[in-house]
Amino acid sequence: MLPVQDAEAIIFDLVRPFDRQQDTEAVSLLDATGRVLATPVTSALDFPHWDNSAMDGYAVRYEDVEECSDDRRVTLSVVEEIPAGILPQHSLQRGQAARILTGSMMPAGADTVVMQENTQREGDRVSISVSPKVVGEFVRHRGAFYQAGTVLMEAGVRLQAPDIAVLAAAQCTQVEVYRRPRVAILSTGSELVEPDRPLEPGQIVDSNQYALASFLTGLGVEPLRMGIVADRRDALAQAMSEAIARSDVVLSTGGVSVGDYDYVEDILAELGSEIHIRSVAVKPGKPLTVATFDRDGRSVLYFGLPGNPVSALVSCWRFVQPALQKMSGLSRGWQPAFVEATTRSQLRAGGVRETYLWGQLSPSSEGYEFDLSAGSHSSGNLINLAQTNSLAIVPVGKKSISAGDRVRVLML
Ligand SMILES: Nc1nc2c(c(=O)[nH]1)N[C@H]1C(S)=C(S)[C@@H](COP(=O)(O)OP(=O)(O)OC[C@H]3O[C@@H](n4cnc5c(N)ncnc54)[C@H](O)[C@@H]3O)O[C@H]1N2
Ligand code: MOO
Ligand SMILES: [Mg+2]
Repeated sequence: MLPVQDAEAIIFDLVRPFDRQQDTEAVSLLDATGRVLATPVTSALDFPHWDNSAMDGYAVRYEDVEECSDDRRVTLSVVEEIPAGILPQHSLQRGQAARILTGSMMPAGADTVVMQENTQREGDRVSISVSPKVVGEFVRHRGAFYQAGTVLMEAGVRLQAPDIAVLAAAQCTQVEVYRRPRVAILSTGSELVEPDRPLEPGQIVDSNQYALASFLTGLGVEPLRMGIVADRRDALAQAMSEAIARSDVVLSTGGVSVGDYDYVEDILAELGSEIHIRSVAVKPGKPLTVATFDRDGRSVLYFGLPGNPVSALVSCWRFVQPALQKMSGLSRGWQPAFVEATTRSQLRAGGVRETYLWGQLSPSSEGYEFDLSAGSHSSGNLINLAQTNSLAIVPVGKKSISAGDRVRVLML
């Protein structure tokens, strides 16, 4: 049994991140949410594009209003009104002001804006009662936020609403993103049936197919669902080689322990894979098989996940998720996210394997607190996994963490 840290290091090292040239596609900006940018974006536009006003008020020459106050008001003549979207027509001379609105272009000759609240309008004149604090007050200067020609957005970032907004402002309506990983999922087990079929004695529903499909969808990956494969060598070999041929990553569940019908590892060897991991000192999830294939210069990563429903999902969260994130081209933030929390429940473990206990993490006055899901923490008990958002970790060598103590938690 490999320690979790060693297994993680091996897996992350096996991942080949997507290639910046070959593994990309152009998508419309509106379809780019959640995708990873593959090419840095540079804009030909400065931000702001031109000097503009940050307030509704009056554009002035600082020298005119430098020394005014409530009892020494300065009166300027208003030579122009500048709504947003209009090019100013006048160049301000001494003693002149222009009515300006938030976002409107600054007129030539003006260098400062006085907010409306510090002015009094009388016909085509305006009197100013408060001096601006500095030259340029309430002016958003051209290029102050971004200079044209420099990198606006680096490659390797996942695009979310703020990024999409920035790219839209830069008139970048198509973006080059990494393609999505092709991930095949298959469930091994002669006892499995689809959820819409009546159950005969001894049969169970293939919940893993749904768990994995949902897990992948949540990561923005559309799974290639290969369905249920019976525990027969020929059928399994056929399904596994088809999955390998069609994907970057294969996730199978079941058939990786020491039982009479646990064929996955044997077949991986027969199909010519290199097996890197056979079992990990983790609970749940001990019989994890990790292998790689080289197919015409293409590398395929195979995860033979344990069949127990909780073991399969915990292995996904702990190992598969960061592997897929790394593969997808993310330059940072692909690693698992751990936080320290105070546990509100006692946490028990065997002390031999690093133990992951499922429950809910929530913000508290001291940071985070963890509540253990009630009921059995057997890897065969799928029921109390519902609403899990985190896994508390009891390290090897420890058999208990008391309520009120600190615990390391994996956020999902
Ligand atoms: N003698 C030993 N037996 C077992 C060991 C061991 O070390 N020595 N390890 C146990 C551990 S830990 C796990 S985890 C399981 C892993 O078993 P497999 O990966 O071989 O999975 P199966 O035998 O095919 O199934 C196990 C269990 O999970 C249910 N299952 C399988 N597939 C699905 C599915 N798609 N949806 C829902 N449930 C599924 C299956 O019916 C079994 O109950 O091995 C232990 N045994
Ligand atoms: O590793 Mo198994 O996942 O303990 O049930
Ligand atoms: Mg088995």
